[in-house]
Formats: sequence, structure tokens, C-alpha cells
Amino acid sequence: MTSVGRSRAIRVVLPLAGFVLLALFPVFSNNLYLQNMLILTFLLAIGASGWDLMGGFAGYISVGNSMFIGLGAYTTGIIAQRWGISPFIACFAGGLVAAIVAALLSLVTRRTRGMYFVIVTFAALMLLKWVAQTWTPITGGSGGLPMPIATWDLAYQNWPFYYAFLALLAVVILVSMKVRSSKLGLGLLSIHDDEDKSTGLGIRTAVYKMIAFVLASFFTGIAGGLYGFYISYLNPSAMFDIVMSILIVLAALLGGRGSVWGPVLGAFIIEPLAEVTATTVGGANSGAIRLLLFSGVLILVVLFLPRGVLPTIRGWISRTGDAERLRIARAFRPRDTEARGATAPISRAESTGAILVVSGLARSFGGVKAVQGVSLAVGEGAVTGLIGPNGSGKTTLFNLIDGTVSPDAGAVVLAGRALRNGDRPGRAHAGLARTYQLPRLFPSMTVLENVVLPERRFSLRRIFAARVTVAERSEAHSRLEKFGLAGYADIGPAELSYGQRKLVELAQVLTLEPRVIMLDEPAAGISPALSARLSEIIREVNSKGVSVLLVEHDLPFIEALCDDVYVMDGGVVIAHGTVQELKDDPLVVEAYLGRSEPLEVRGAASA
Ligand SMILES: Nc1ncnc2c1ncn2[C@@H]1O[C@H](COP(=O)(O)OP(=O)(O)OP(=O)(O)O)[C@@H](O)[C@H]1O
Repeated sequence: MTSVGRSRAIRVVLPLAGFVLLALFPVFSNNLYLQNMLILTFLLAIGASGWDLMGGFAGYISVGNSMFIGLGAYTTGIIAQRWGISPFIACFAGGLVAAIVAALLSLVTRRTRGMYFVIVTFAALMLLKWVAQTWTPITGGSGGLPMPIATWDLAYQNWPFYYAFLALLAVVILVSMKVRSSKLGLGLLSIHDDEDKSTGLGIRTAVYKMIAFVLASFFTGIAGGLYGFYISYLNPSAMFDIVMSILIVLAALLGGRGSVWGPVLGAFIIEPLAEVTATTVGGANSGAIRLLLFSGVLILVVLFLPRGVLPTIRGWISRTGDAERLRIARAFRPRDTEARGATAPISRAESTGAILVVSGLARSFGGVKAVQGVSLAVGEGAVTGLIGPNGSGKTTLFNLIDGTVSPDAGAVVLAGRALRNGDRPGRAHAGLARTYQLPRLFPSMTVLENVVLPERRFSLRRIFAARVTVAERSEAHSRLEKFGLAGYADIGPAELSYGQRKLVELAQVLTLEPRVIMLDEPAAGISPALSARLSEIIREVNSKGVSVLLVEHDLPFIEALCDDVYVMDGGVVIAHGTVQELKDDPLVVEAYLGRSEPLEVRGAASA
């Protein structure tokens, strides 16, 4: 058996064996203490696995996920008490209510990032606890809410609870696996790495985050309903418990966030510790002491084991594999990266009409007028240049065109359609793509996954499709091969040179099948050989009908590709024409070089 086959077998056999052992445990042992500990471990593992969908995959840290346990428990309790429905059935309504609250929170937080999400989830937990305490007619207030008493034969002990939790944990693990192996998981990873860039690649990040949060809360809510039934009496402090929220985060972080098994492993480590402290820390301040204790452990884990147990171990194992893959990739470095001679620029005459029209775009940052009423047009099938000295507003103009920054005034029209502000993925779907001055690839993915990630159009069905389909893999492979990067498909972008990363970013945006690509200084900081190769690639992409707006300081590079060039200075367009026309324009020469000598456009950089 190969090493890949062996590791795959281990990944299947180990969890199955663990599951069978856990399933058989109550049959062979009637130790109620251990059964109770395992039930609480399952609850924590379900909570931590759910938390990980947002916290681990997408990087959105919630410190209020125990609210879903509380919501599930109270919904189940109220339904069971009022309508006599079994809590084993009512708990699904608990999951639904938790999911609805998560959807509402997602809507509220859809424009917030980082710390704001932490604060909102904490505030929601406190608010719901207050509601449970004060809405006495429904929740029983601080006095609590009794759950129905379990009616099965005592000989079965806690079996129904035990197996219900174990089955739910198995479902949550399967869901987590499905998320990981689907486009949803890939999209969440892209949010984790660089959400801003992700939206520019057409990913509807707000929808991805909402689905992850709703999935997590649904299962945590069901678990909450079962838990409420198990402990038979609900009170607001125990159900909306901040210590439980901390334990959930701790289990996911300790085991390893962003992985299927990490949060489960973490729960099996943390729950026994929580049990020990629950029995040893007593007195009036026991809650506060446990909160301090676990918060302290959380800080230690973040400081000293930031990736968690499982990913750290996996990292040790795969380091040798990665080094080998990189060695093979380098051995197959393509021969055709030598510089090629300059070819004729792509003439304005070859293009017809304008595909991209920018009119009157303006944007200030405080007192800095970065872009002031800029208008320009990119002809259909043209490669249009945009040059200007540092700080003249080129990147800001790109940000305004692709929707990263909203304009104070002006409009962008693509293929005759005015683009809506505030809908960046929509601009990508309409056919607008861009690369960055400093390439921004997603470090948590392989090169191939980076190329496959962009979303041409949004559909819920696509979100649950395979992370990389067979067709996508072969399409990405052939593009990487054309770019001379075939051997690098399965390694991380961190292993690539700066220039190679620029090429991968270009390969990535081509997945959008764009009508216009905006390239921000593609040749900056790369070798002359790679620069020549890039020039060839741009030419080839353009020959397939893709229009290009090219920002570049390297004038020979610009001259080789385009004869239609805009010049910006101080946030405005000061000239427009062919490179030959511009190089004699005193205004351009003055702005660009700060002195009145003709611009040197041929020779130096292509030498
Ligand atoms: N987010 C921001 N906040 C404040 N000022 C900004 C911001 N973005 C850009 N600016 C300012 O706007 C002006 C134009 O910057 P911009 O980066 O667009 O120029 P550029 O032509 O792309 O320069 P370079 O060639 O060096 O990349 C500069 O004065 C810059 O400091």
C-alpha cells in the first residue's frame, strides 16, 4: 500500500474504530459517571465543530455560541411543556430557532469584521440570557423551567441521551467533512485569508458566512434541546453560560481549528478538565474562578499552540512531503521563461467601441483628493495603459473601478451596464477582474485551489459542489501549464517566487472568464525573463478577446503592449495618446520625471 493509501486508510479506520468503541461503551460499562462525562464531551464536540465552521474556516470568532445551546434548550422545553411533544422531537424546533437567530445575526453583522463579530456575539449571548431571565411567563424567569421527566425504564440508564448525542455528533462530523470538501469550505477559507480579495473574485462572502453560521447554530441548537432534556431543569445562567462559550472556543483552538477532527479532539481533552474543575472549584465564586481559569488556558493555547494539536502534528508529518513536491516542481521548471523580443503594440485600430467606460470618478481621503473626476475608456479588445508618477491615484482608480472603494462621485459602465456600488462580487460576475500590485494569493490553499476558487456566477447548488471538480482541475492544470507553473499546482503559494505569484494571480482571475482585466503593475519587481513571458501571456489573453487596463511604471513594457495610454498626475488625467505622442508631451514629461527631458521608452527594461 502506498503512503497516501495508508494515510487514507488510517483516516477512515481510526474514526470508525473510535465510533464503534464509543457506541459499545454503555453496553459494556454501566459507569454512570463516565457516561455523563462522555455525553458532555459529545455536547462540547458538537458545539466546537459548529463553532469551527465560522471561527476556524472563516476566521470569524464568536464568543457567544452557547446562546444556541440556550435557545435550543428553551425552545425544546417550552414546546415539550406546552404541547406535550417529546423533547427528542421538539429539539429540532430548537435547532430551527437557533438557526433563525444566527441568520438574523449574520444579517446584522454582514458588513462587520474582526472584533465587531466577537462583540456582537457576546452581546447577543448576554441579551438572550436577560430575555430568559425576565420573560417569566414563557421561560419561567430566574426560577427556571422544568423539562418533562424521562419515562423509559431505569435499566436503560442514560442510553437514549447517550446515543442521541453520539448520533448527532456523527452527523455534525459528516456535515463538517462535507463543508471541508465543498466550495463552501474553500470559500470560507478564502474569507479567512483575505475576505476583501475574495469578494473581488466573485465570492458572495456574506452568503457563505451566513450558511456556515446557520449550519453551526442549527446543530448546536438541537444539542441544546437534548442537553436541556438531559439535565431536566433549565435556568438562564446555566443555559446561556459564557463559560460554555469559552470551552467551545478552547476545544476548537486546542484541537486545531479549520479541521474536521481538531474540535472533536479538543472536546475530548477539555471536557474531562472541565469536569475536574466543576467538582474541585466550589463556593460562591466558582463560576468566576472557572471563567478566569479557562480564559487563561485559552490565552496560553493562542500563544503557545496557535495552530492547535492536530494541525501541528499534521504539519510535522507533511513537511517532508511538501519539500519533496517542491523539489519535483523545481526540477520540472519550464524552459520557455527566456526573454522574448518585443512585438508590436496592440493598436487602438484593432479595437472597436468601449467595453469599460469610467466617467467623472472622484474620491477623497480626508483632505487628500486621490482621484478627482477621472474619465477614461478601454476599447473592446484593447490593451489600454495607465501611467503616472507615484501617488498620482492609479491604484485608487482601480479600487474605484472594481468597487473596493466607493466613489464620492462618478460612474463605471461595463459593456453598456452601469455597475452598482457596494456589490463587488456582482462586478466580478459582470466580467471585471483585477490583479494587485503585490500579489494577494490565499496562503491556506494550494496553487491549484487558488486558481479554481473564483466564482463566475453565484448559485446555492455550486456552493455545495466538490471543492475542485474534475473539469476545474484539468482546466486549471492546463492554464498553469501554459504559464509554466504546472509542477507547482499542489504546493502552497508561499513556496513560489514573487514573479510566479504574480503569474498565478493572473491565472486565477482568468477563471472568472473576465471581459476586462485590470493589471496593477504586473511587471514590477520581476525578472526581465518573467516580464517578457508576462507580456506574451497578456498578449495571448488579449487575443482571446479580453480587454486590459494596464498600470505600469515600466514604459517599454507599456509601449510593447499598448498604444492607447492615459497619464495621471495629482488625481487627474493630464494626457491621453500613444506612447510616442506622450513622450514628447512636456506636461507628461514634467509630471513623470520632474524634469523636461523626453521619456526613455525603448531599450532599458527589455535588455
Ligand atoms: N486609504 C487611503 N487613505 C488615505 N489616503 C490614501 C488612501 N489610499 C490612497 N491614498 C492617497 O491617495 C493618493 C493616491 O494614491 P494611489 O495609491 O492611488 O497612487 P498610485 O498612483 O497608485 O501610486 P503608486 O504608483 O505608488 O502605487 C496618495 O496620496 C495616497 O497617499
